[in-house]
Amino acid sequence: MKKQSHDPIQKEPARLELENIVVAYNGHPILEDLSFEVPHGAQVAVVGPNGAGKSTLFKALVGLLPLRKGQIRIHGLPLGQHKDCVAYIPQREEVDWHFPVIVEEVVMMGRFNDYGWLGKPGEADHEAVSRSMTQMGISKLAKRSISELSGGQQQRVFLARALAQEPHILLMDEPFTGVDISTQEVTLNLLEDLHARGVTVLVSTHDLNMAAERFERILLLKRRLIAYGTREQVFTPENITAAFGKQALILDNLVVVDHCCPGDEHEHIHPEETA
Ligand SMILES: Nc1ncnc2c1ncn2[C@@H]1O[C@H](COP(=O)(O)OP(=O)(O)OP(=O)(O)O)[C@@H](O)[C@H]1O
Repeated sequence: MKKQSHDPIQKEPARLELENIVVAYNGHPILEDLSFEVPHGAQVAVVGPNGAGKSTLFKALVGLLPLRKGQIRIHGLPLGQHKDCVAYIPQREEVDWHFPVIVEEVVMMGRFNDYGWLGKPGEADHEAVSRSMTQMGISKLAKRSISELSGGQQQRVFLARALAQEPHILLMDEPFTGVDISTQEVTLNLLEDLHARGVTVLVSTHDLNMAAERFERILLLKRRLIAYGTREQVFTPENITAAFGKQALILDNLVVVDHCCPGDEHEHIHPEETA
């Protein structure tokens, strides 16, 4: 796998800033006192054990969950003033795939902020939709119902929807889970393309190996921030143990993380890559 350079634009002003945010469900804090900054155009892998709050973080970043405390700023402005520039691809299981809608309609949803409730999609909207479907290789599926598609095709539809939005920040919640290898490759290629275009990207993943190899920054989360930085800074035995506890075993040259969930695969990181 191709390695990306570390922090190519570290010195530029931060575009996404979280300051001491607290997010709660039913009064119980899930994310506590979380602060970090992502510079414009950086790509961050968000990792952590099941229930660490990765999805909760993404939902807070698009305003789907209120902040109990703290602040999120995008382009230096409070969340809400720039909501349309953040695209969010939820986890597969959060989507109702039986909803009666065809592919091009889903992709057009990415343009909603441009034409609004009472408006009608214009030429620019149709062009953006067509371009995004072409880039994701799903043009031939345009009139198909999303319920008829394979998991990989459905994922491409959601990627196309996010592209059609022309976001400044893209949040992808576990895009590598439950899809075929070719869709994983399409997703990785898209990440490179977005990197070249300066789009800031946060991707949650359970694949620590991929996070270490493909992302310039890693954010290790367990309700609180355990570590944030390069893979060398983040994937230390101390941090791995703090995040995964007894689920993390150090065997010879491998760190093995067992998520203890049916279907989850063990992940391996070579400590010599992280020392
Ligand atoms: N709608 C909800 N109501 C109440 N609690 C919730 C809700 N959604 C999530 N939680 C709880 O919040 C915590 C964090 O969940 P979240 O889905 O953000 O974690 P995650 O890191 O994305 O987990 P996973 O890796 O398993 O997807 C979990 O304890 C979860 O049970």
